[in-house]
Amino acid sequence: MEPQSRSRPPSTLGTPKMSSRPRTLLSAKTPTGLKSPPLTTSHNSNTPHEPSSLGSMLAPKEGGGSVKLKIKSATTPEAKSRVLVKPLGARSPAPPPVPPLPTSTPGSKRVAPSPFTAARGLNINGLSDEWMSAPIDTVGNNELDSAFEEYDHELGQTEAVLVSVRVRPPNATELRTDSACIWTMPEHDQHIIKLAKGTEGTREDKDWIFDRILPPHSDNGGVYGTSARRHVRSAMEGYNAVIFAYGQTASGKTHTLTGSSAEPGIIPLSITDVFAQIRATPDREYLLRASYLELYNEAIIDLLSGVELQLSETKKGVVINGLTEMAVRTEDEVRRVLRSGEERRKVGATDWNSRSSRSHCVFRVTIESRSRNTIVDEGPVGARTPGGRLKAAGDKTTRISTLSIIDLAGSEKHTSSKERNAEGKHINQSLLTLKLVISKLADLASKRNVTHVPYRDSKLTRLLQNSLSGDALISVICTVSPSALNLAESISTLAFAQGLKRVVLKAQKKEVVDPHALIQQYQTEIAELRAQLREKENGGDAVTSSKGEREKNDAMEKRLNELRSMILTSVNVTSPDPNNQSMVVPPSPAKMKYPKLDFDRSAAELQEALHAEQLERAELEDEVARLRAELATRPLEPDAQLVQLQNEVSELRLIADDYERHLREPSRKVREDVEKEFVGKIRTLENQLDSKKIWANRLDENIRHVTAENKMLQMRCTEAEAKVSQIFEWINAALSPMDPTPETTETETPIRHQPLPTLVVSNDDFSPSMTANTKSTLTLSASKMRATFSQMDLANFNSKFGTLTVGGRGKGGYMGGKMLREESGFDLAEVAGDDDDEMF
Ligand SMILES: Nc1ncnc2c1ncn2[C@@H]1O[C@H](COP(=O)(O)OP(=O)(O)OP(=O)(O)O)[C@@H](O)[C@H]1O
Repeated sequence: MEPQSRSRPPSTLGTPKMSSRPRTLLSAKTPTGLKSPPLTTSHNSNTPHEPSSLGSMLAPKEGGGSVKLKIKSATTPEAKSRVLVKPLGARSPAPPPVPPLPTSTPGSKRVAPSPFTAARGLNINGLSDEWMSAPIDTVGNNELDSAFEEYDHELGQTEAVLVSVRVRPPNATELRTDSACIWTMPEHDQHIIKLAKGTEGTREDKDWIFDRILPPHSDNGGVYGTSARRHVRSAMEGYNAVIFAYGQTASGKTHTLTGSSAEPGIIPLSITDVFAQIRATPDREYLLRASYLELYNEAIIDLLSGVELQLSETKKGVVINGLTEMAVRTEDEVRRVLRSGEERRKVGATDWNSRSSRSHCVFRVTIESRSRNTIVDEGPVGARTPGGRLKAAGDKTTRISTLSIIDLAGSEKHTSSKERNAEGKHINQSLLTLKLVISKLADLASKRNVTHVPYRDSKLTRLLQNSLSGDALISVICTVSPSALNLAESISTLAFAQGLKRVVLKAQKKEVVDPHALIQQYQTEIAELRAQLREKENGGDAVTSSKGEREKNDAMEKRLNELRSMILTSVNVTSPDPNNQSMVVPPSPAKMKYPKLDFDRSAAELQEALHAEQLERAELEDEVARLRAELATRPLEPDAQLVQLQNEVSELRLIADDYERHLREPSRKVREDVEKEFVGKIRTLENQLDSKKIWANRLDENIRHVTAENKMLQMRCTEAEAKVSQIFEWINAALSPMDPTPETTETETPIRHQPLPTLVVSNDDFSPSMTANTKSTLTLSASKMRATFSQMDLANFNSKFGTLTVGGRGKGGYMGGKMLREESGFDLAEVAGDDDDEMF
């Protein structure tokens, strides 16, 4: 599947605009001629409005925050990994109780966690249409809040970075091949994860400890409660918050963040929660803006305009120029922003995930809020109203914060697609830099000497720079696969998660007095429009004016309504109605009741009226909730069930076809590649075998030849040895005494009288290979020898030849001839040297 990249003109998503140049913050003119803030903004570093920068997108720097983090000391490394960090702001009086999410209806059915079946295809990367068009009562649930009270309590003392690990349930293929999950998570301790005993490749029996382990059966509602809710609510209170998912491809990041219509993920749940918070906070008013960007192959693409954006660095941190921000008033509008971005997002099939996120995506909501007691000083125009000058009463500060939810592309191995590999290289590179940055930050937190944190090595780390350097509360959900096949990647994910645990943050509440805050500008403009309209009414203009004047008045009214609808309060924020596609928010019940508001009414009167409306509204909401619950529990008509089943079947067929196509294609390619590689290898090996065989034959021949020669030499040796024995016999005979000495007595042994032998020795006897002309023969006469020896002084002979005794066989005597020659240097030729017998 090719990445989907559709370029469309920026969608306004139904957000009212006043100008054809909506991207300039102060360019749109109101009918009054005053500069008016647009409802869709696009920021750059030059605009005065702080959250325009990416720096502010992930962690705006504005304002001197008053709230710091308190860090409890930890001594052991394990304890350090669980350092608890608590915003001091948490000490302030508790906010009013937050009502449950919109589905909090008595008796409403909790959406069952979806069984993991990839084939159902409900969970796709990016926001599916299903989620975007899902009725709101599937997006939250009653039990979600109550089920996680415990966590809320714990999260009051939160960690520096909240790190959770989620184990994906095994998919159909994994169930078929290696059914067992390699991870174990003790039920009694939801902070520990370890490898199951006997897992191949297990090096150590290590307990990994994190803030929360989310086992395969956990559902997105639970994950939201443990790992996101606190951050979303902190963002509503003025802290920058970042939530991101990290993990290998197909480990469940998108499922966790986006989810499906059956099991909405963190993004939809947090949107619902944001609006629920507004409804639950009557004393504040809010302005929300949404933006959506992706980082694809190191390029930053604004998903709402399709334009590539550049980063720049300012004193306030890293900023992104020209990012589109859409003002949003309802959950439906946020969904539309997301859907519009999703259409441009790069998604492709990999060998492991048929819809893999090929880019890092950042969805951000900028939240501005002010106390509702703040009344804007109307300036020169307001001064002319009958009500006189309105004084600012109470808190004038604006809280500006961002909630960023980031779906990182998954790290992955080499795939069978070239394009996927090119993307994978960028993805892996940026994730590697992220790991390095985290490890440096962890070292910094441990007071190790760190000279440089390589934020600049990838755009991802530059995007995250402001947040990672401590200006945001961060929650990371690390997702791992249950399969043994992904063991190495999962261990690497856990190691990354451990590094995160050591990073220390210094998030501060962003509370500033900022005349450029958009909410402030809107309020100023609202006050001006109201004053102008009132002035006209009082002057009787409405009755007498010309057609042109009336049109001008209508335009002013329209603009006033638009602006007022942008300022969200507990009263005008409604639960989204899927049937209502109208872009214009209908007039509030208060407006219907008081078509012409009397601005001179006291604040107390207004408050009273407001509370009456709120009561009425609460009753109506209860009624709506009751009806919704009734609808949810009403059984489906059989026909409707049939149609639903048929739809599911055809959906499954499509998905199965898609899977088959994607599974078959890579495996065929892989087989061809392997075959090609192995045919070459086999050919080389066969050639090598042939030459080895030739060489072995030659060797055999040589061995035969050498064996024959060896035999012949042995024969020769035997013959030579026989000859040597003869020589020694001859020598013995020559040297044995024969004649009686004159002093011999009768008792002495009689002397032998034997004829002395003559021996013919040829050098051919010892060297058969001699040529004819080098052959010689020596005739040795024993009698001559004896004569020679008899003339010798035997004593001298003995001293010369050591212990040699003539005719003796003792030590130093001849020993088989060989010894005699080697040890004594006795030389046959020397013995025969004086022999003047015949030499031939
Ligand atoms: N907790 C879960 N429960 C049920 N299904 C899940 C769960 N986690 C993941 N899945 C399924 O696994 C498949 C892959 O998940 P997902 O697309 O979320 O992975 P990913 O990490 O975002 O992958 P990539 O990085 O390639 O985008 C999807 O079909 C998804 O529905």
